[in-house]
Amino acid sequence: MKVAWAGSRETLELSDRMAKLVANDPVFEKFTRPMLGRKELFKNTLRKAAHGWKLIVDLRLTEEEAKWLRLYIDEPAYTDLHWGMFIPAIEGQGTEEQKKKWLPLAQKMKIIGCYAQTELGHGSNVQGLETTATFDPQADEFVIHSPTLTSSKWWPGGLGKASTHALVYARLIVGGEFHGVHGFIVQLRSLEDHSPLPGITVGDIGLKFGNGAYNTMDNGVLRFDHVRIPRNQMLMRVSQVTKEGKYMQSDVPRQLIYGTMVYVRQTIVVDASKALSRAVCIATRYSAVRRQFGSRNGGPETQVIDYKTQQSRLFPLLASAYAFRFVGEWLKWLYMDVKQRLEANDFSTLPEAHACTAGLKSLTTTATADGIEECRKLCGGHGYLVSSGLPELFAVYIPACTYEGDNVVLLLQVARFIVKTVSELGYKQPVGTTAYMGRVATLMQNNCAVRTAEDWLNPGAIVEAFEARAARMAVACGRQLAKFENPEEGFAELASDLVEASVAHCQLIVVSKFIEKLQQDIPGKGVKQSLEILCYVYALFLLHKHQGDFLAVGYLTPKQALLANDQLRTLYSKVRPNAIALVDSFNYTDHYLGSILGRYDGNVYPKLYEAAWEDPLNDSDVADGFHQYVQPILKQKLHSAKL
Ligand SMILES: CCCCCCC/C=C/C(=O)SCCNC(=O)CCNC(=O)[C@H](O)C(C)(C)COP(=O)(O)OP(=O)(O)OC[C@H]1O[C@@H](n2cnc3c(N)ncnc32)[C@H](O)[C@@H]1OP(=O)(O)O
Ligand SMILES: Cc1cc2nc3c(=O)[nH]c(=O)nc-3n(C[C@H](O)[C@H](O)[C@H](O)COP(=O)(O)OP(=O)(O)OC[C@H]3O[C@@H](n4cnc5c(N)ncnc54)[C@H](O)[C@@H]3O)c2cc1C
Repeated sequence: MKVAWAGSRETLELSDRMAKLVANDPVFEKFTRPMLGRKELFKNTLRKAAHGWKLIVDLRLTEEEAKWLRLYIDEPAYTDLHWGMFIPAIEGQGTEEQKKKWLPLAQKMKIIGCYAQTELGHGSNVQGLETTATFDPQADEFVIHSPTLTSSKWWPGGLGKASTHALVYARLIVGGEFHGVHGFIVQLRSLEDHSPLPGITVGDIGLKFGNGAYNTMDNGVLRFDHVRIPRNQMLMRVSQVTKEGKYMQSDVPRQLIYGTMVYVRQTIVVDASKALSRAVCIATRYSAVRRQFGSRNGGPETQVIDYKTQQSRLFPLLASAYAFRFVGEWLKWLYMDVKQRLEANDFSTLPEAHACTAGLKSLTTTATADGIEECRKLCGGHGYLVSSGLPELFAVYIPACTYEGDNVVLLLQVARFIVKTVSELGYKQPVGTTAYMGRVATLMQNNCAVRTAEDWLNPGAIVEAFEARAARMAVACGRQLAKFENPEEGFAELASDLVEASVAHCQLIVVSKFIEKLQQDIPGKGVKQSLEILCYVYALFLLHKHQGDFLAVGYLTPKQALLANDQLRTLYSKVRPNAIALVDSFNYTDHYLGSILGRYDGNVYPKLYEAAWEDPLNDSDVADGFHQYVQPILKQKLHSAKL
């Protein structure tokens, strides 16, 4: 199962080597992180990033090894944005000449870059950005300017203190005409002493949610006062500005300016499975350690993992971690395919890639954020201790529901794609993830054939149920929209229903990709069977949770919904014997997991007890401040008898 989770034996071995390298290096200690003040915390992050880079250089790590190393260091840092957004943006939107100039500098870390798109006044609405880039043909330069307070760049990670350069998104103005938002490479700080260059005001935006957590990142604010950059620092793969001041659009679609977001959203789906699996690993191991009630004749109490309520909350999350792992793998393939096509000027699959990355980013991050919090509750009181690892994991993870596109805004993008597909059904055969809509007549007509709980153990029955629900919800939205004279008004009015239809479509993708994974050759005794059980758990859990949808569209009867739930209970009993092995398969070191409750050896209570005494409050028996603030109250002589 470790191989199935990692994707291949090579990846397992490589990631294992990197995990151990980090775990055994004292520089990467992270348990004191939530206790540190901001300055100390940030300095410590800089130290870790520098040490990580030294290892990459000294050990001549490959790009793949370096990625795993950064993952296991497990601390948000400016390097995430440098490697994860700045470099990919130049790769995707730069011309060959620009790539040749900037990529070696960035890859050798001679410059440090961030991705400065969002502003104080606008994040979701990229077309609403206010920063301007005005072409000055006399000087052959762009003038980058922040005309209003709300045009201040606000949020970019790595901007606050670390970056020397930024990829700035600004409205292009050529000859007095606006040409929409484009990307510009702007140097922010001196390469000599790191001080801000003339015309640049830059700093950190302040503390964020949680202790430690995302506060290791210097999310920044940036203002420009007529800052000049050479013309060739506008990324010009999509459109160009000539020396003479002529704006030219190549045959590459404009949407490619948003390409970096498509790339990052895809990586976020893969990361969702990592974050959820960490939380699930902690909650599952601890649920096997923890005992409450049920002692018979003085014997041990019941392990809480044996309670059906615990199983019905925990096992769907375990199954979701696997489901997200496999849909992430598929999405990576889809992205690579689109990338190759784009390089060959084939843009036909870009809309589907956008819809899939946007929708799956939204679906998986929402489920993961909720899932981490559920895991905290599954660990009872001890889950609330920082030493459980869950509070910091939650605090670091939840902004994933917002960054790279607010999750609702992204589902509305999926809705646009679905509505368009439905409206074109008469004359255009849908392909890819919407191919099922080509069978809409059958899906509207056929009803579920399940008669017994056993009948639900059938991939065909499950896929058809999810297809019918998604198709019927999409068609219902299409019919409602048709009643509006103005389509945009209709879209705004029906937005909540459209978002629900998008969720149904995205859940169908995840379920289908899990089923497709099981059609592949999966070596290892019992591995495929265990994955089949998890796949059914994932699908039937969703069916149970959203049974309102399945019933409302008239595909299921209440009896069939009850049979699905009966089957789910049976499946939980099948997961139980392998639950610990299924989380051990994630192959996480205790360092990466960062949790006393999730320790591999299960030695929870002694270690919790030990850790309590390491808290600075326990440095002395009498706390600092006691004599000043508490003792006077204890000693005071009160005059009123009532008090
Ligand atoms: C490894 C890194 C670690 C992660 C750390 C996280 C760091 C975080 C970084 C960030 O957050 S960076 C900032 C991210 N910002 C966003 O995600 C903003 C979200 N907003 C948007 O993406 C867009 O503005 C919008 C919501 C898609 C709307 O854009 P716009 O108003 O211009 O478009 P529409 O009119 O709705 O659509 C026009 C047309 O374009 C298609 N489209 C939109 N986006 C894309 C895309 N990315 N790729 C391809 N196509 C796209 C859209 O579907 C429409 O198509 P048609 O319907 O006209 O066919
Ligand atoms: C930790 C973190 C790191 C970040 N890193 C970066 C970075 O490196 N670079 C960068 O450029 N940006 C970064 N961002 C910014 C991020 O991309 C934006 O915050 C995000 O895109 C959401 O935009 P917003 O803040 O404008 O939200 P808003 O759009 O203001 O959202 C507020 C509310 O309005 C709703 N809403 C908005 N529009 C609509 C609509 N059309 N229909 C219905 N509801 C709507 C949303 O659903 C939400 O509930 C980061 C943000 C965070 C939190």
